[in-house]
This record gives sequence, structure tokens and C-alpha cells, in this order.
Amino acid sequence: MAITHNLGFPRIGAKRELKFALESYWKGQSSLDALKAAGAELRQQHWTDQSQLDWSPVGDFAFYDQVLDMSFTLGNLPERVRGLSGDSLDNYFRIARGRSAADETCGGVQASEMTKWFDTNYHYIVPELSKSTVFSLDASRLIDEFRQARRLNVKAKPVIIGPLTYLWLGKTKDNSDKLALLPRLLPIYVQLLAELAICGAEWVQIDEPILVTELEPIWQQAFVSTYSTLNTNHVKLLLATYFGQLRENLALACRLPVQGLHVDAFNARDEILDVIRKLPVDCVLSLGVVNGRNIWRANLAATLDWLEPIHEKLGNRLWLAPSCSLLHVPVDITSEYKLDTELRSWLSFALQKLNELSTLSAALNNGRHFVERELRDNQMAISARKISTRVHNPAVKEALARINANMERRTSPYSERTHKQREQLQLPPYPTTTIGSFPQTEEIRRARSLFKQGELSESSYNTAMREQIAHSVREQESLGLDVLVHGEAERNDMVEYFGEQLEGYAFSQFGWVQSYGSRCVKPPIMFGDILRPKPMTVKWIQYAQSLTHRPMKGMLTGPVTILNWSFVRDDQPRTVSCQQLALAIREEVLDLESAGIRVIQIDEAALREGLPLRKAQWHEYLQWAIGAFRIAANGVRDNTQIHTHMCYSEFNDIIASIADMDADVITIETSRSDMELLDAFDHFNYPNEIGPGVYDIHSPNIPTQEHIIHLMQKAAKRIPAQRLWVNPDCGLKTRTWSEVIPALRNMVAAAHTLRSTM
Ligand SMILES: CN1c2c(nc(N)[nH]c2=O)NC[C@@H]1CNc1ccc(C(=O)N[C@@H](CCC(=O)N[C@@H](CCC(=O)N[C@@H](CCC(=O)O)C(=O)O)C(=O)O)C(=O)O)cc1
Ligand SMILES: N[C@@H](CCS)C(=O)O
Ligand SMILES: [Zn+2]
Repeated sequence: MAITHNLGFPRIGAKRELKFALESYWKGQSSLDALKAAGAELRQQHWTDQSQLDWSPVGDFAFYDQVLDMSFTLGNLPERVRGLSGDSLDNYFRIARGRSAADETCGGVQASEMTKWFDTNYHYIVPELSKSTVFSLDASRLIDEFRQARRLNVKAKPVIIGPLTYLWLGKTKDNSDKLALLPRLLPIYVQLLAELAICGAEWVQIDEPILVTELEPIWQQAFVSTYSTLNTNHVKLLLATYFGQLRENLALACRLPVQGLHVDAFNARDEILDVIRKLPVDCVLSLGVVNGRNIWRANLAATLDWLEPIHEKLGNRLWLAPSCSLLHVPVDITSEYKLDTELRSWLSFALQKLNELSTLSAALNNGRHFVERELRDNQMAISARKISTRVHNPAVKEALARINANMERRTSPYSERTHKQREQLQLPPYPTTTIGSFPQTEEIRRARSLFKQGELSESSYNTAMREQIAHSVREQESLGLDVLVHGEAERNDMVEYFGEQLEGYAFSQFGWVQSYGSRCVKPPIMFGDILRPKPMTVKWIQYAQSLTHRPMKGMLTGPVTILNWSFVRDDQPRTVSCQQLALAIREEVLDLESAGIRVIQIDEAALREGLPLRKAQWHEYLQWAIGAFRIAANGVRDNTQIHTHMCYSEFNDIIASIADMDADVITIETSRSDMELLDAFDHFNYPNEIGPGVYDIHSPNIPTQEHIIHLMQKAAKRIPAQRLWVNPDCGLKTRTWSEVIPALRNMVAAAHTLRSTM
């Protein structure tokens, strides 16, 4: 009997119920009890949704983030929030979101750092560690949720983050050795497992995804000692790895003293026979056979061809699951009634992936004839997609074949271009600018929502958006910014917006995926060859430019970021998809230039997060990713200034590739690291211009002029002042105008002071 289970379910809710409950509580419009009740209701719904499985996850629900939940379970809270008033959930939100000094209950509290979860577009709250960190168990959340599941007769499998992955994800400010904390951490895990056992847990899923990364020997050794300590017979442990191949960690993972091992059989299928050979004969093997990271329907017949002999060999020891938690896919394709039926038949969201698992297990346990109809249906959809003319466009393939090295090169080097650009733009030293978006107010979103529902005409919507653009231009002029932006009011999202306008892309109505906290994205679905039927941004930027004499930045998302934040094709290499996107963006860049736009920003916020988890594969990725950016950006004349922007980045290890992009200006996130990230640019002698972000846009706190000057002076010690720009860390779409105006006022004033001291 093959057993089915799930590693984690999307917690935001099919209609983003959690988002609305959270935001209502944060705005003071509903009570904590109401929020907790909404959480309980969602958990119940999600267990109902998974009721066909043999085991369902518990503890995968989080009000903000599962890593922050684990920090609470382990009693690892930053000192600055200890002893503050209110419910522990309030403290949890303080760490996640920070609190401005105006908050009467606690004064200002700085949020913890947030960074991306492995190579996904999900962001977690980074555990803060130091050599004096102590841990203490608070199992209450897990136990309460486990009891809730048991009351509902759910066969519940608690899910926790393993101790080594937890430490690996954490950051030490004092540069101390994180592994030195292990002896203090392990007793807490032992206690936690014991408490879960007392409550009746039979299996606990313990996630150690770092096993798919290159680990130093000391971390590999720590796995052996850690799992010997955790192997206490309290509960059975299912060690879960995902997001890639185990490679050199395969033998290690197979010999750890656990009762079950989950491996990503979608991305590491060719390793599975080796895993079976190496795994002890009494150990459960959970195969992640359905891709938890993408939305294509699984090829069930092909999967069964491969699985049947394995099932014959393993029998009851074989478990089936998605490759990873389903956190990274939307909930239900059947809600997408606006997608045509053909396209819909190619897709599988979380609920459909669970159905696929059930069909696979039924076929293994009872024979394929038992699920004949499901298998036939599946085969028809798979075959139709393979030969569909909607997928393949000969014109795009021809354009791809015409790509040549010249398309990637600017006419002159930066040292020559810069003079032409300075002459054309006439900017002061320390020019000020912003990253692109201004607040996406409720008014803007409501207008778009009404437009999409057909309750607002296209011309009224366009007028409303133009008014917003005009408003943001007026504000920027009165603040005295030097290079203006149109504010991106018309964009739902910096990637989805482009997906909506490109042929070869489909977009969903409810395909929300959590990005962080209550914030979600709806990744567009790349299903066919990419073509730009008409200009996508030109009329908005032209309109914005018509309102001001100052330079208006054209604002685009780059090919690598569009690719990395989309659901991409699985029937051609990512490189090919990326080149198709690059050609589309290149056409847009050239159209903006022809329309008289002198500065064009091409955001590559996700360039770094697309890096493979293993360093050995970085070079290959960077080669094609940077190549795609260069195709998109470098067709312009010397006097057109190309900007790029990146956030959530560490630059040391990819600085040569960043320089190779050859953007005239790069704006980056640096303020949270006190400009230390600039060291990479300094050591490398980065030749072009840089705008190191001077304030953290994720926080409502208003930066002072003094603080900005202090940061820029630090920057000027590393980069010559003539090549520095002054700007925030990232776009301002999540902030309010009441936060943006004083912050930018201080930023502009700081730039004036800096100029006067040159
Ligand atoms: C820079 N970041 C981005 C990432 N990935 C992207 N694809 N895009 C990014 O910008 N990854 C890394 C970071 C993550 N950061 C963020 C920041 C902010 C958000 C965010 O604010 N998301 C919004 C949803 C945005 C959106 O698509 N909005 C739509 C739909 C609005 C809507 O829900 N309308 C309601 C009605 C509302 C009303 O007032 O009546 C409806 O239609 O029902 C739009 O603007 O049209 C969020 O709210 O979560 C995400 C990632
Ligand atoms: N231009 C985008 C970049 C975000 S990374 C914005 O300002 O929101
Ligand atoms: Zn950004």
C-alpha cells in the first residue's frame, strides 16, 4: 500500500481570507479573537481539503511565517521585544513588521530581517542568533493545532523545521559560530518531540532542505550527531528534503537514524534508485512525485511507469507526496472560470495536485484500471498541450535564431556614455530619484478591481490612473526630486502586469501565492512562445513625461525577474523562455527611447534569487541571465541612461556579473546593512553609477536627514561621490503617502546638504 501525505498546504486561503483577517486586525478593525478564529477556520478548511490523504500536515499554518513560528516554539525572540505588553501574537507581529515609535504600547521596535526562502519567491523572517542565544520550549502553538486536528479526526503529522536548517537560516550579528548553539538547541527539540508524542503524534515531519545545498563538512557531520540525539523513540521522524538533488549529501541523508526520508523525486528523479539502494530496509521512503513549485498537470502515466517497479520493491514503505510544501502554488484551478477550458485542463493547483497523488496511489494500490477514467483524462490533456499551436509560434523561434552578440553590446563603454548622458540630463551631484512605485492606495486598487469586474469603463479607469500619475508627478516636483517616476499606479504587480500584456502568457484571477506575511502575488503563467503584440508601458510614461520638464524614468521589469516570478514552461529550457522575454523587453525599451524617454530603468529584483541553490551551477545561470538582461537593455543609444534595480541582495559573490550587465546606474538595497553591502562594489572597483538605498521601505519608520547623510557619507568612502545617487531601498507601493512624503523630504534635504559640502 502506497501511503499519501502532504508536506504543507497554502495557508493564505483560496480567497486570501488570512490576508484580509490579518490586515483588518492590524488596522484595529477587528479583535485578536476574531483573527485567531479566522486562523482556526482556515486550518479546518485546509484539513478538509486534504482529507483524501493518509496523513495531513499540522503546524504548516502560520499567521505570518513558519520560520518565525519556529523561533517562537524555540523561545528565540530578539531581546528588544521581550517583556513587551500584549498577547504573544502581538509580539510576533512586532518582530515580523516592526512598530513605529508612535506606537504607545511599545515605542519603536525594529522588525527582524526578511529574506527569501531558498530559491523561491517566499520570504521568511530571519532568526536572530548570537553566542549568548538561549532557547526555551514553547510548544503551545503546535500542540493546540495538533489537538484541533485530532478533534476533527484528522490524521495529523506535525511539521517542524529541523535544527540544522533553523540555524543555517539564522544570522549572527556578532559573527559567532552558529553551530556552536547546537548543544543548547537540541535538548529543546528532544523535549518538543517528547511533548508531541505525549499528545499522540505518531509521525513528525522534520524539514531539512539544506541537504540539497553544498554543505561544509562540519555541517554534514552535525547531521549525524543531531539525528542520533533526536532519535529517542518518542515519535517516528520523517526527515524532509526538497527543492533539488541531494548529490554529495545523498549517502548522508540515507544513513541518518530516522524512520522516514522524503526526497524531491521531481527534481532529483535520477537519484531515487540510489536512495533506495542506500536506505535501511525498514525506513519509509517518501517520494515527492508531483511538482510543488509549478502549476502544470503531472503526467500520471509516465509517473506510474516509473513508480510501479519502485512500489513493487518498497510496498508499504513507499509514501507519495508533492515534491515540497504546496505553499508555493495557488489553491484551486477550478475557480479560474475566466481561463479557457483547454488551458485550464493543462493546469494543476494545490487541490488538483492532491487529486493527482490520490490517483497515483490508487493506481499503485489497486491497479491502473481502478482509475482508468482519471488516467485517460490526464493523458488527453498532456497530449493536447504537447502539440498545441497556442504553444509554438514560428515567428518567435525565428526572432530567437537571429539573436547575435552585437545586440548585447552598447555602442560605447560607460566611460564615454556617461559624458553624453550628463550633458543631456544636466543633473546635480548626488541626484535623487525613487525606485518606481508610489503607494498603491485603496482608491487605486478599488478602481482596478471595478474595471476588471466591468463596473468601470476602460476610459474611466485610464482617467483615474492618469490622475494618480499626475498626483505623483506633482508630489515629486514639489519634493524637488531630480529624476521622476510615474509611480506604477496602473500596475497590479511588476511581473503580472507584463504577463497580462504578452502573448504566450495566461493570468489567473485567484492564483494567489504568499510572498511574505499578508502580501501575495499572482504569478502569471507562461505557457507558450512570448510575443509583445504592442507597446506595454509607453503611453503611461509618455503621459507622465508630458507633465514635467524633469527627466521621467521609463519603468520596466527585466526578463530574468519576469521569468523567476512567473510559473514557467516545463517543456523548454528556462534559457529559451528568458531569451524570448528579453526580446519582448528590448522592443519596449526601444519604443520608450523613440518616444523621447531619456532614462529607462529595467528592474532585475529577482536576478539573485534565481541563482541555483548549488554554487557549482551559478556560472551557467549567470551567463544566460546576464546575457538576457543585456539583450533587453543594450540596444539603446549612448545618451539614453539605463538603470537597473535589485533588492534583497548580497552582492559579493556575483559582483562581476552585476558589472557585466553594464547598466549605467544600479539602485540597490543597502540601508539595512549600514552600507556594508557596498564593500563588494568598492573591492571590485565597480565602474558605473550606484544608488545605495538610504532607507528601508519595508518599515513605516521615517528616516531622518542626519541618518541619510550618515549613510551616504559612508557610501562616499567606498564609491566616488560623482558616481553616487540618492534613493530609497525599493519601491514605495506598500507605504502610505503620509509616510512617503516626510521620508522623501528628508532624503532630498540630505542630498542638498551633501551637495553643499562637496
Ligand atoms: C518586490 N516584490 C515582488 C515579488 N514578486 C512579485 N511578483 N512582485 C513584487 O513586487 N517578490 C519580492 C517582493 C515581494 N514584495 C511584495 C510587495 C507587495 C506585494 C503586494 O502588495 N501584493 C498585493 C497584491 C498586488 C496585486 O496584484 N493587486 C491587484 C489586486 C488587488 C486586489 O486584491 N483587489 C481586490 C479588491 C481591493 C479593493 O480595494 O476593493 C479584489 O480584486 O478583490 C491589483 O492591484 O489590481 C497584496 O495585496 O498582497 C506583493 C509582494
Ligand atoms: N519598480 C519596482 C521595483 C520593485 S523591486 C517598484 O518600485 O515597486
Ligand atoms: Zn525592489
